[in-house]
Amino acid sequence: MIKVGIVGGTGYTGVELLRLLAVHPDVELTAITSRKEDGLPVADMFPSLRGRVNLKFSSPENADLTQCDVVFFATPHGVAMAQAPELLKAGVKVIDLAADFRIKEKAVFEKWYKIEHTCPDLLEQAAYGLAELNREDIRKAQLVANPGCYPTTMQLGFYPLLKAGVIDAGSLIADCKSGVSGAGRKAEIGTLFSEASDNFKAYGVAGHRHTPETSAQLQRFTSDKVGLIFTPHLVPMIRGMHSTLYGRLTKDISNDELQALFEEQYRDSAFVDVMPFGSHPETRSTRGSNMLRLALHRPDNGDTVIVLVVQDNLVKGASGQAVQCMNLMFGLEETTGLTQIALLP
Ligand SMILES: NC(=O)C1=CN([C@@H]2O[C@H](COP(=O)(O)OP(=O)(O)OC[C@H]3O[C@@H](n4cnc5c(N)ncnc54)[C@H](OP(=O)(O)O)[C@@H]3O)[C@@H](O)[C@H]2O)C=CC1
Ligand SMILES: CC(=O)N[C@@H](CCC(=O)OP(=O)(O)O)C(=O)O
Repeated sequence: MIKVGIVGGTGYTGVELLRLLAVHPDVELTAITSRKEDGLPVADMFPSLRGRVNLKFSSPENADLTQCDVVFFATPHGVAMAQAPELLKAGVKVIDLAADFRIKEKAVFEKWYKIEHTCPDLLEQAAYGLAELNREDIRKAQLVANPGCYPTTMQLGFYPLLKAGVIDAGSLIADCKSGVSGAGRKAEIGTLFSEASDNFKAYGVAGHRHTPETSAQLQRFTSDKVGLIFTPHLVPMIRGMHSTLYGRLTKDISNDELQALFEEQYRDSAFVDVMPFGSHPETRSTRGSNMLRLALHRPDNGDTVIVLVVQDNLVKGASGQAVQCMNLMFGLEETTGLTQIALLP
């Protein structure tokens, strides 16, 4: 059994990790931290886990994380980088759900996150945890940087088009919407019920930290300079993300050929569902599951290709993706413990 520790067990991605790992056949939950709930039984806070998780929260200082085989950091940016060096030295594998190891260039990370990076030497060794595009690196990694939720949809949606060289890499547009759980469980005015419900707005239009993360990753797959305009929006739902991606076609290509690019690319990816051309994927078709669904459109058969992408931000966009990485790092079947079907309605 793989002994698992979770730092940040009271947050939304933390409890999502608990939901998935409590029924994972190869995992023994060993330590779950919270600074505020030290000593409280986990199931007292989350009754959905009664009878499934019998651990208590412990403070990060008291949790002996070095006894774990793998530690997930479901914490704000900057927490993992403080503890990862010691854990890695002790032979523990680390999966960070925050951004500490996602961006390879220290200066770029510090510009966007306004935190000094205290272990830049680890940036090169960290594997970027998007299994569909980086499976072999993840298998070998001791440290994994789990992708951001928006970047997951943007990369999986644009990748086949960029790889085939059929769109202009310099004019990518991503119009993305997230449910409110994307902002985490911490108290903030913007996520109060009376602020976020019955309301709809864009944010981070002048610049969002997921733009450099996504651009840097997409740049690995094309020699043309990537230019990405990304606009996130907050929608009045709890879970779910919908990204509408626009690419300008530069090659003469039929709709069948476009569709084939995606079907071939994701043929062996259990968590990417390429829907029939012209479909309209819904966020609820992914709610609670690790599936990302996408569909292609081409208005008036013109030179714009649109990729619609949906996922559950807390599962494929965060904790499910992290478990997918854990499976690869421990030589398990990639889908182990992740075969849940989405909840309807
Ligand atoms: N929500 C989402 O959809 C996604 C989130 N992410 C990323 O995952 C990470 C976690 O997000 P989310 O679960 O939403 O956040 P939450 O705010 O819901 O939870 C944060 C957790 O971290 C703990 N924590 C906070 N500060 C510290 C600290 N200094 N040391 C140790 N523990 C700390 C908190 O518990 P306590 O205060 O009790 O210690 C809490 O359990 C973030 O980096 C986020 O950006 C990535 C993709 C999607
Ligand atoms: C709705 C909402 O606020 N979403 C978050 C993104 C969540 C996510 O992916 O987190 P990372 O910060 O780990 O990349 C945001 O825009 O900041």
